[in-house]
This record gives sequence, C-alpha cells and structure tokens, in this order.
Amino acid sequence: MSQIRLFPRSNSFQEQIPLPSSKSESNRALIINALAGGDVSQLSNLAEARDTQTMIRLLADATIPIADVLDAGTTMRFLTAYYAVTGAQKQMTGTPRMCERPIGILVDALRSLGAQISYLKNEGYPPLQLNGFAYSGSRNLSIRGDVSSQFISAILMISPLLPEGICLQITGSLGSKPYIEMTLAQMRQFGIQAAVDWSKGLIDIQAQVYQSASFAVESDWSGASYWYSMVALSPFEDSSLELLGLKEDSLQGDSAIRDIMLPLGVKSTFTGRGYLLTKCEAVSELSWDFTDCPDLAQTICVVAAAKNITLHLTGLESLKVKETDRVLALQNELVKLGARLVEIEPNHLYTLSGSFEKEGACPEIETYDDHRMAMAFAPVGLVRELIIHEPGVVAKSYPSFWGHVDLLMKSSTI
Ligand SMILES: O=C(O)C1=C[C@@H](OP(=O)(O)O)[C@@H](O)[C@H](O)C1
Ligand SMILES: C=C(OP(=O)(O)O)C(=O)O
Repeated sequence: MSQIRLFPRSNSFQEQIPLPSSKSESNRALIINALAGGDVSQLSNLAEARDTQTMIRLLADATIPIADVLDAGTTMRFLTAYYAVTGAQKQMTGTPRMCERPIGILVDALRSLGAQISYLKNEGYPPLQLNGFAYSGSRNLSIRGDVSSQFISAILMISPLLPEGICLQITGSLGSKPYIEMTLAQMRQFGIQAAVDWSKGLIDIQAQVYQSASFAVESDWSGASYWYSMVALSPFEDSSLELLGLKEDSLQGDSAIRDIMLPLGVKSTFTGRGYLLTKCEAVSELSWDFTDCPDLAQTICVVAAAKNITLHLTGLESLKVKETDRVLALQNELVKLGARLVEIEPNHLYTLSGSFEKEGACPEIETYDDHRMAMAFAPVGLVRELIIHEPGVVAKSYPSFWGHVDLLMKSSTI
C-alpha cells in the first residue's frame, strides 16, 4: 500500500492498546545476551520491530559476510562494536540513508581500542569493512556525546570484554542520556558493574564476565506516545485508552511522555498492567527541551499544531541525522496543517505556532522513509480527513501500528 486515508471519528472511544515491545531494550538485550553466551530463548517479549528482527537475523548467522542493517541505527552501531570486539571479518552496510548517517566517532573509538576498520565509500559513514581486532592496550577513551548516544552505548556494551575494561570520558554536551542509562541498567541485569560520575562525564567499567540471565522487554514508550496524541486530540471528554505492558519504573527515557502530555491535555494513571490515559485541560503555550527524548519531538509538534498550542522547542540537534532530517520533514509537513516550525536561534531554539486548518483540501502527508513521521501525523486523522503516504514505514519500530489505529478510526488504503 502506498497511501492510507484516515476518516475522523464522531464519538468518543474507550479502548485497550496492546503496545509493541521496545526495540531499544530488545536490541541491547540481544547484544548483551550474545556477549554473555546466552540463548535467545532467555529473552522474552522481544520486539516485532524490523530493527530488532534484523538484529536477530544477523546475530543468528555469524557466517553472513555482508551485514545489511537496512535503516536501523542501533543495529548498525551496536553490531559494529560487537563484530569489532569479537574479531569478525565483516562488511557493514544499510539503506542509502543509513550510509549518510555518521559513524566516524564510533569507528575512531573502536580503532583506538584495536579494531581494524576501513571505510568502503565515504570517510566517517557506512559501508564499513571490519578486519579483526588486536587489543591496543589502552583503557582510557574519550568520546563526543553530542552526535549520537548510540556510539557510547555500543562502546559500553563491549567494555567488560576488554582486558582492562574501559574508562570512558564523554566530552561536549550529551544528548539522549537516558538511552545510556538504559544500556548500563541492562548490563547490570547481566552482572556488570559500572562506576558512573555524570558530573564529570565519566563511566568506568572494569574487565568483567557477563552472566547469562533472562530478560523481559517492556512495551515501547516511544510507540505509546502516538496513543497519547490520540487522547489529546479527541474532542470528546470521555475518550480514554489503556496502554498495556508499560511499567511505572521504566528503563526508557521516553516515559517522559507522561510529563510532556500533561500540559497538552492527557493525564496518565498506572493501572498495574499499563497506563490509563484520560483527558484534562491543556495549556496554550509550552516550552520543552527534547535533548533527553528526541524521538518524542515529532509527536509533540503534531499535537501542538492540531491543538493550536504554541511550542518553544530546544534539544532538536540530533533530529537532522536520524531516519531523515526530521526538522526539515516537520517544517514541510506541518505547513499542511496550518502551522509553522521556525528556527529562532540557529540549531538551538525553534517555535511552532499557527492556526490548525480543519476544513479544506485533504492534507497529504509525506513520510520521508521515517516511521515516526507516519505515526506522529496519524492521530490528526481523528479530527480531520488526512492521507498519509507510504504508511508501511511504520514497520521499522511498530509493524502492528495501523492494525491498532483501526480500533479508533476508519481508514482506506490505496
Ligand atoms: O540507543 C537507542 O536505542 C536510541 C537512541 C536514540 O538515538 P541517538 O542517541 O542517536 O539520539 C534514539 O533516537 C533512537 O531511536 C534509539
Ligand atoms: C532514530 C531512531 O532509530 P535509529 O537511530 O535506531 O535508527 C528512531 O527509532 O526514531
């Protein structure tokens, strides 16, 4: 299918949504489990996400000479470190966009530990050729924190295997920190101790042996965000959704959606088996820093646009090097709803404002090979007819998304 048309709903809803599992937790669990020599069957509730299924497939067959990760950032970065430290001879590649996403910071760090890695096309970007590992003897490593936390997570997961461990100094500003905390928390569950001093940006991991363990992946808070949007945008006061499989104490930083959505009109109540979302009063203006939760930015921009809430956003720097340039994609598509996302201070502060257009020609939203563009805009279909192009992009993180949307909205596919 190349388009989905969504039709507004004229009454309230009360539904349960069986959320997908987190691909971030899944991909960490798979790498750590492989390093621990565990069996995949010890990991439960692994994500259906294509990014995770790609990781499972590549880890299952060590003889594959070319590891094609498609468009999965974590799979590319985590596997590069895994293959490097295990001395694999391997080519790493991905989609054309993956070959535009930076990896030089990780490659430099791995080379300084002793990995033989060369670039097959452009310096600093996939595809890569991995040619084995000869430990360099150094445990002190510096790494920039401002491009992608995935480089840091990748290095941390292989640290216990190195003869002297690693003392990692994070330099510059740090984005997506909760993902690093997620990595450390999952390593801890497999027996690894780390000494962390965030005030100095230091993480010290001695040489240690991973203990194999069982691990159950939680539902995905990033995927949950789109259901928060549905409740926020429903015009009916008694609309509610129960999102299943979420924990109160999550490893996922995107659980911040609970706090962000409160001023946008959604209250979260823990039910023991997930969260019940109900409607509450929304503000008319809000400032938010997305440094810790970049994957929520698209969700929040679309909700604000459709509710005529003025938004001041910071922490969007990393959005330019994700599945697409997400700032540009948002700027192009939000205009179709009557909103403008304007850069106020270069690459720092943005303001979103406008007047939501409920009537007129049906907006057609382009998705730029980015699952989050499709899922962030879908909730608008509750309040006005909308077409979303290439809806299949959701498979990267949430293959069952449109099936779940069917619970709330009528749609037709072309
Ligand atoms: O480690 C992870 O699982 C992720 C880290 C984040 O990337 P960056 O660290 O590049 O911001 C996030 O955007 C991505 O969806 C998943
Ligand atoms: C940025 C994302 O994923 P990745 O970097 O792993 O491709 C995402 O899922 O929004």
